[in-house]
Amino acid sequence: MQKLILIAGPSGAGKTTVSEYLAQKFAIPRVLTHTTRPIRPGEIPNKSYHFESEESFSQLHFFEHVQYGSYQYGSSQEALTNAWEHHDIVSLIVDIKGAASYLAAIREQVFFLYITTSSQRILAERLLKRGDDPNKIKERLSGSELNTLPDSLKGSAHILVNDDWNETKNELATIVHSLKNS
Ligand SMILES: Nc1ncnc2c1ncn2[C@@H]1O[C@H](COP(=O)(O)OP(=O)(O)OP(=O)(O)O)[C@@H](O)[C@H]1O
Ligand SMILES: Nc1nc2c(ncn2[C@@H]2O[C@H](COP(=O)(O)O)[C@@H](O)[C@H]2O)c(=O)[nH]1
Repeated sequence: MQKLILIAGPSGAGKTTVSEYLAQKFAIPRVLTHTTRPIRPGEIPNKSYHFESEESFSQLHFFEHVQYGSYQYGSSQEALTNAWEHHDIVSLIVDIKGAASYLAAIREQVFFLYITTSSQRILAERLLKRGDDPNKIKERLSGSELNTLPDSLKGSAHILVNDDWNETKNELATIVHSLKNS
């Protein structure tokens, strides 16, 4: 059965880092989503996201979409189906609302990987080091933007505490091995 590793978690927890590692080490590509937010230093159009204008975003058909501040994000069923034509296991980064939508629709195909750290201080330090604007960091690490795992999704999630990258790599190897053999 084709599988989707659905990755969610707070900003700075390492979702992008993990998805890039899955692609590079295990040939598990990430299904790209669309956003209207500005490109960050180091990001590459059509590799990090499909970057859209408000107008181009409004013309797309999404399986689910959300708004963060004044920016939109959305993912399509079509992109997932296309990715599954070439790879049995793929990954997708979404927020908690997006994760709930995918779990409701295709739960049996989803491995829900909730990535976090042992403290918010670690998140803030990583985002500062990444060069994020300190005011934006405050927004990202508060309220619904923090992407806390709600009780209703705790039973569906594999929680990965990404404090130590070597431990994370070992845990990912175990997860991928079990997905390939299930
Ligand atoms: N285990 C780790 N130890 C130290 N630094 C890490 C670790 N994992 C990721 N990082 C670093 O933390 C920063 C944030 O990681 P990343 O961009 O992957 O987070 P994210 O969850 O995708 O964040 P966002 O949702 O804001 O895009 C990056 O600079 C990354 O290199
Ligand atoms: N529900 C969805 N959430 C998405 C999608 N693409 C990204 N995201 C999530 O948005 C926030 C902010 O992302 P950032 O790149 O600006 O830091 C983060 O939680 C992502 O996981 C999507 O298509 N649908």
